[in-house]
Amino acid sequence: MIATTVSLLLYPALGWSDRPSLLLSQRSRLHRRDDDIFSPRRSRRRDSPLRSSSSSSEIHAATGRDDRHRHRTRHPHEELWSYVIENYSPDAYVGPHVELAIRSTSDEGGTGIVASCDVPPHTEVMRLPLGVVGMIDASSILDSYDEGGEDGRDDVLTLLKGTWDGGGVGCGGIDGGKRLAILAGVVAHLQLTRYADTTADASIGGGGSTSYALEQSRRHSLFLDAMPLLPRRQYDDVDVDDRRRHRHPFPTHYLYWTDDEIDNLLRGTIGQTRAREVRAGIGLVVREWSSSFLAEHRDIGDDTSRRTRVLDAMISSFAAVLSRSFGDAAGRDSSGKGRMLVPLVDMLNHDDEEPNVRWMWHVGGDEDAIEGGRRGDIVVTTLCEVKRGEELLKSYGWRPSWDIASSYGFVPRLKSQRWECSAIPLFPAEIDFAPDQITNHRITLDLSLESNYGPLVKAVLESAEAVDEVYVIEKRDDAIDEDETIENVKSERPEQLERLQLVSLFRPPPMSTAEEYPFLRRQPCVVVGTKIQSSPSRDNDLYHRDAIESILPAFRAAASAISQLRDQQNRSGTANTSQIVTSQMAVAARDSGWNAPARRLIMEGIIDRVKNLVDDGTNAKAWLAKQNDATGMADDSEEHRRFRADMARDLREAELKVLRALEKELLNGKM
Ligand SMILES: C[S@@+](CC[C@H](N)C(=O)[O-])C[C@H]1O[C@@H](n2cnc3c(N)ncnc32)[C@H](O)[C@@H]1O
Repeated sequence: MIATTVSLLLYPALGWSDRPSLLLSQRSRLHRRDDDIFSPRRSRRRDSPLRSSSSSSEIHAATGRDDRHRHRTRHPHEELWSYVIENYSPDAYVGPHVELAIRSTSDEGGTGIVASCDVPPHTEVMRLPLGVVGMIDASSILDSYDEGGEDGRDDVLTLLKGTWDGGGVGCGGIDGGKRLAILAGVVAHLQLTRYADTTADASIGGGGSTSYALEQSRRHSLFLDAMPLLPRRQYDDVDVDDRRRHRHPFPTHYLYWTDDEIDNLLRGTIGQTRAREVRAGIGLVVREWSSSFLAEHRDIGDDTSRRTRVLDAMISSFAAVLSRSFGDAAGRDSSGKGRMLVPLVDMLNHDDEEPNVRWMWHVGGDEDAIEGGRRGDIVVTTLCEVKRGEELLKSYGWRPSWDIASSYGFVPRLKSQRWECSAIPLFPAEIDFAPDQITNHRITLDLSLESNYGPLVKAVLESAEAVDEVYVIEKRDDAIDEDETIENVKSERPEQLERLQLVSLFRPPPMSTAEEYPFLRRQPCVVVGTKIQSSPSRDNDLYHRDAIESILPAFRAAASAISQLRDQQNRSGTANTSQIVTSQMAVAARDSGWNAPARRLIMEGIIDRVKNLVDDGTNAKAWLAKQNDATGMADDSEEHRRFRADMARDLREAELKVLRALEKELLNGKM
């Protein structure tokens, strides 16, 4: 996962910056709060959770034409929640134990689901049949689209269907990424169609969409309204000040940060690398698809507003799909890597440390049931007792903070202890071959130049992987002699950390070469993960030791490469990375005799990273203060920028905790 260098200004000069507060505090601090636009009411009567239904086969029929211009007085989440309960019972079940906690986007965590009474462990609190509740997935919508149908050709659906059926899309060529992009494209199209539909009698126009998209957008209207999507009518309806405040329904997502914020607030963190990757990848797709979207939605305003609306729709759909869609592991599309959006269950917030619910996908019957089109149910069950008033929290799956942030736009708060990641440079930015000599000749090698580090990184990865394979075989043969405690630690380690991974951090060039090559460099780093803790009293030494053990082979190989470079320099006066003997690196990677220089490299890397993270954090603060002092910035923008700065600070802190824990372990182990 080497980072891409492309940086993309997604929303040039729009200064989009507002963001909900990020961290869930105590679970008990959950209240319904008045939103600026909607006045939420109770979502349902407690004594009767499932209002009697009309027909479960009508999907959101109540949101047809007559409903389009109705000014909703309830929050869209509440509207959707009540609708599902009232109309899809008894097929859909939402237990009497749970209710919706509506919180505005600026409240902590946004909307969530809370227990309305004490709920025992292993209680099924929700069962949502996918075929009934109005889920959105790309295959259902694209498979039923008939290009040659009476309603005429739909440019966007034709494009997406072609891509779905095997055409290319510039989102990294990864199957999963492609499917995610297509779902985002479908959602953007439905939202634009819905927008044109709801504004059809206003001066803005409307009706530019084919009736298939229109039918689908009406069918899913409540769900679309409940997602953080743009454009939307209610944002247009409120006055200008309010609009500025509300126009970004998901402002903390990296897609809404400005380039300046990415550069200044995130500098030095893996979060910055990830943010650039996400923005660049999505930017390419948006660019590739926008002409079809503009052609299809030609009636939603003049040239300028149409472009803004199309861009808004595409970006907000990506943010929504990244943060709310589920993997369709059992696969209603051919290779089982689809994504789906499922109402209600997507209101569950995340807790990786102590989730109290989980969701499962139940098909019932046998595998053939899926082939035969059975969609199955999503079932949410409590994992432990959930006390009245507590929020139901599921784990979105283990991912380090910088990765969670890139999909979900928040950084989880560290409550007790959890697995977290940082990155340690494989090589120093610059090798000084003769630190004590005074000479006119150049005796440094810039290892942050790709031409220099490229061959080394490849050899390091291969060497470390070969060691991993040997370890697996030895472990199998010698399982009984293994240290039990370390084994437990290993078995707990998230599987993502099982293989060596690299990220490239963006760094300024070393001083000695900055004049010659003044551009930002990518410094290859090994991702390292361990348990971090909120209180200093808890000891996780074993995890830290294991984290160092797991990356040692890579650093032994790197130490061998550096030693070869030094030898070359001593022998011939020049050092060239292309002359490094990779077989020597592979041998070193397995040899504990290389532990001392490898540990030294790790230590140097940690010290370097800690210093940079701290310095960059100080600079970020100063930058923020300067921005806030600048005149002309609206209060809300200032506040939202501060929220983003908080998010960047949390990312930095998570990395620093990992690095400091490992530094301590190295010192305890006397290097
Ligand atoms: C699947 S949605 C959950 C429902 C969401 N809260 C809402 O208001 O619609 C995921 C989003 O909820 C928010 N979220 C979830 N868990 C959170 C947490 N532990 N802290 C802060 N925000 C959280 C993030 O904005 C995330 O992208």
